[in-house]
Formats: sequence, structure tokens, C-alpha cells
Amino acid sequence: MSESEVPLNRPVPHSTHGFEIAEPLTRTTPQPSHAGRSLGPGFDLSLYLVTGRDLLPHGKSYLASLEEALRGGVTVVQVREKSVDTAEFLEIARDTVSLCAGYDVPVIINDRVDIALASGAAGAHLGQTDMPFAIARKLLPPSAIVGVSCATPEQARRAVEDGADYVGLGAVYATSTKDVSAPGRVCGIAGVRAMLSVLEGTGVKAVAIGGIKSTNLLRTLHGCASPTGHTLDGVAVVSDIVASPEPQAAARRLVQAFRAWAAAASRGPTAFLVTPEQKARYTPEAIAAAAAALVDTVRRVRPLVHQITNNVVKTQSANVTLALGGSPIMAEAEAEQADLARMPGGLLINFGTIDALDGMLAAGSHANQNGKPVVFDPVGVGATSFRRATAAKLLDAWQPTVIKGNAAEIGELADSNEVKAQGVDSLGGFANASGVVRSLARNHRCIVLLSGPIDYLSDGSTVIRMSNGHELLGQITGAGCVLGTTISTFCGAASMATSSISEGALVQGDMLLATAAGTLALTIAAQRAASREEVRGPGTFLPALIDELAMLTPEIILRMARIEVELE
Ligand SMILES: Nc1ncnc2c1ncn2[C@@H]1O[C@H](COP(=O)(O)OP(=O)(O)OP(=O)(O)O)[C@@H](O)[C@H]1O
Ligand SMILES: Cc1ncsc1CCO
Repeated sequence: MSESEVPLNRPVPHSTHGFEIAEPLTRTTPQPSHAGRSLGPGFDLSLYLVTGRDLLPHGKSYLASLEEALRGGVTVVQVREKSVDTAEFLEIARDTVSLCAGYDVPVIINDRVDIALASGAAGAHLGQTDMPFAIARKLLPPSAIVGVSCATPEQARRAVEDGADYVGLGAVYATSTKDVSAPGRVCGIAGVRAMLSVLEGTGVKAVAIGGIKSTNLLRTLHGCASPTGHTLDGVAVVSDIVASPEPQAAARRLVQAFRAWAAAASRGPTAFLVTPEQKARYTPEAIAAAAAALVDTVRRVRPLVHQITNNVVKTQSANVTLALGGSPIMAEAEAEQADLARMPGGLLINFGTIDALDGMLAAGSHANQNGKPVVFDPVGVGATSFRRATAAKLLDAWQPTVIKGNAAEIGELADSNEVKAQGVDSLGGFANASGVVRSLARNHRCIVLLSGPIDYLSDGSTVIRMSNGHELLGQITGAGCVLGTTISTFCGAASMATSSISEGALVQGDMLLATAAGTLALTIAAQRAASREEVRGPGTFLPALIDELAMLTPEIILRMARIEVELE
């Protein structure tokens, strides 16, 4: 069976979850006996539907919507009712159990252990302020599934100690289906990632919850994985299914995307799922050859390079894009981001001067939705607390494909104070630069480039060291910023030109090679510009650099590239 052929739920004659039901959909027949339940550790959390009757579209009944969702491939149903009396809750729970039994899908009851018992559901889900776990466990039969909502690593640790079968981690995003306005209720992608690290090796399963939709699913799954590649077992969804006039199609979209991603994620611990064949291509010669070929690819596919960048470098960044053969557009308004993201190419978000934060937030999210590579340049991130907070906010809103920065910027994101900063400039370097880029790449599930006299590049496994460049690059403003431009130009072109589609990946194409190519293009052009007779200092260097970028050929890259590779 191919990855895209997902077996969808079909009604089954007998349930293995909860009790057996003679006649599905009758609410008088259930016998609340828990004997014979065979849930064990094998229950499938892939698509965990949380009900919300208030969200149903006009004219759609609860059970009709639920049955469509089950046909679409929902694997667990949680009945959540916040404002009904006990009799009505029990009736809804029983109806749900009856219907789901016909699809062999377990039902979990939110908060109410008594309703779980009385309805013959498979288990109960507890919030942090609901009945204490130990009491619920004692009241429920031993085979019952008991899940717990967690928003902090401490809560996740306690759920493991208590013996939870699974945890619901979130809220990932602010959502209208639950009041998460209290401080700490939205834990974000980084919060889920920290909790998944706690669960590693415990056998406790996890779903993420809170604002997850088909549009942010891949980005959520990709970003939540722990640095060692421990991933979510599923996602909990409310409105994307319940509020849909077509819940079957909505559920199918979600479960297919989840399974494609899970299949890809199971292949390796790093974000870019590098196959052994691909890794074999990471020799200095092969990297130079790939970079050389991409010089022509950029000119052939002419990627649109959408840049939200700082006021200091806008014109030189647009000129650098043109010189390489790309097509620049500097567009910052939030309202235009959805349209721009639909056009193939690359996106650069450089926050050297932060005056378009809403545009930056929207641009990256839309790029993620459309499979466009996103290059993030956190200029001067350690300089102010506003920049630090903004970087965290952006990295929670979208998944970068590449993070690039100088030693001070990379050090700040890596929580290291080994390198000092002065505004946007870096003073010094790391003793173990390879270790820093490798670990930051694993933490953020992206490519990381550390720029400087030697550029270090990693996907979390391989480290590529490139020692082209010229000291004049350190004497003009925005050399690092235009490096972001060349990288987004090459990443955009590589994603447009790739022929092999890797299912479940957020971006198509080899972004490690594309980032190496963007770096080599700038640094090799800089060496050639610096050696020109008319270049006498930084003032004459910048126009010569733009000329050399325009004159770059694959042969020049092949001849001049200085690359070393450290395979892990
Ligand atoms: N002394 C040097 N020798 C060779 N190359 C250099 C040197 N200094 C910088 N570079 C190159 O310049 C490019 C920009 O890197 P750098 O670390 O200077 O960026 P930055 O500090 O972010 O710059 P800015 O803040 O001005 O944008 C990199 O590709 C790097 O290889
Ligand atoms: C000087 C400067 N200040 C904010 S952005 C920028 C460009 C180089 O990073």
C-alpha cells in the first residue's frame, strides 16, 4: 500500500473498544460492562476528535457529523460537554459510544468519570483541575484509558508518574473553542517540544491540542518533535472537523497528512530525514557540484524571492537577488502575505529593524502552508529583550527552513553566552562551532548556518564547513543580511526545481545543499570582487560584489569552493 492510500474507517460488526453493542445507534442497549476490552498500549491516537456541539454547522446533527468524521478516519473520540446536565451528557455519551463501537473507535469522556462508567466508554480524560488522577484510576476499570491535559514539562512529568496512558499537550495555539486566555495556557510549539522531551522513553503517548487545523498540521508536527526526534502520536482536533460542512473530507485530509508525516518522521531523527543515499552525496566534491548546478537553476527558474528585511539593506538585497537571476519583491503588509505565499520561490524574514511584525508572523505561516522555504535571519537578537521575545514569537508562529546568523545571534538562540555581541555585530567565535550548529539545528528542526570567516552549516547531523569569503565582507553593512538573500534565492530555486517529492515534508528539495550553494555564491563572488583592481575598500567593494554575483558561473564555483564535511 502506498503512503497516500490511507485505510479509512468502515463500520465493523464488533467493537474491541468498550463493550460489545448488539445494535449500534440504539441508546437503550449498552450494558456498561468493561470486560473483554483489549485496548492496551496499541490504541491509535493519530486523529483524536474532540466533540463540540456548539460548533456544528447549521442543519448538521451531532451524530450525522460524527459518523461522517468516523468514515473520514478519526481514530479516537473524546466527548466534551461543558454546559449540559448529567442526564443529557449521559445520553450524548451513550449515543457516541454506540456509534463509535460500529467503527471500532474508542470513546473517551472529558472530565466525568461517572459518565465514562455509565456509558461504557473506553476511558476518561482529566484536566489539571478535574478529579485527581489516582482517584479516577481507582474508580475506572483497570483496562480503561486515562488521559491528562498538560501545559508544562512539570505537569507532563507528573502525568507519567501517575501512570497516564496518554497526555494531551497544549494549547499549542490560541483557540476559540476553549478559553485559554489565562497566562500559561498557550504553551506554543516550543512548550510542546519541551513536554515531548520529558515523555521520551516513558511509553506515554501524546497528542497536541489547541488550534490545530489542516493548514498548520505539518508545521505543528514538524516543529513539536523533540531534539532527538521523539514525535507526537497524534493530533487532537475540534473545529476543523466539527465546524466543517464536510467532516468526512476534513478528517480524511488530516489523517492522511498525519500518516504521511509519521511515515517520513520514522525514517530518522533529524528534521530533514536524510536518506543514506542523500548523505552519501554530502562529500565536498558533490556539494560543490550541486552548488554549481544550482547557479544555473536559479537563472532558469527565476524564483520569486519575497523579502521582509531591514531598512538598512533593502536596495542592496533586491540588487543581489537580481544579480543572481532571481526576482525580488519586498512586501511587508499582513494583508498581502497569503497571496504572495501562493507564488513559488523563497521567503526571507530578517528582523534587523522590526517594523512589520504582523507581516512577518503572517508571511511565515502562509509560506509553511504552501511548502515554501523560509529563511530566518534574527539580526541582533541578543541586543534587546524585545528582539529576544520577538524571535521566540516568530519561531512559535512558523517553522523556519533555515536559521542563519553570526556567532552572537546563533549563540543567543542556543542559550550560550560564549560569544559577546555589540548591537548587530558579533565579537568572537565558538570553541566548538560544529557542536553549536548541530545542536541548534536539532532543537529547531531546521538547517542552521553560522556565518563568519568560516561558515558552519548543519542539518542536525552533517556539518559542512566553508572557508570562502573575504574580510571586506566584514567591513560593509548587511553582508550577513545579503547572505540571507542569496540563501533564500537558492532555497526557493531548489524547492521549485526538485523532481522527487518527499511525502510529509514541509519543504521539498535538499535545503542543506541549497543553503551551501547560497553561501558559496556570496563568498566566492566576494573573493573575486576583492581581487579586482578598482576595488580599494568597502565603498568600491559592494558594487563589485554585485557585478561578480551577476557574472558567477558553475565553473567558478567548482574551481573555488573550499568545503570540508563532518559526517556524524
Ligand atoms: N573575515 C572574513 N573572512 C571571510 N569571510 C568573511 C569574513 N567575515 C565575514 N565573512 C563572510 O561574510 C558573510 C556575512 O557574515 P557575517 O558573519 O559577517 O555576517 P553578519 O555579522 O550577520 O553581518 P551584518 O550584520 O553586517 O549583516 C558570510 O558569508 C561570511 O563568510
Ligand atoms: C546596522 C543594522 N542595524 C539594524 S539592521 C542593520 C544591518 C546589518 O545587520
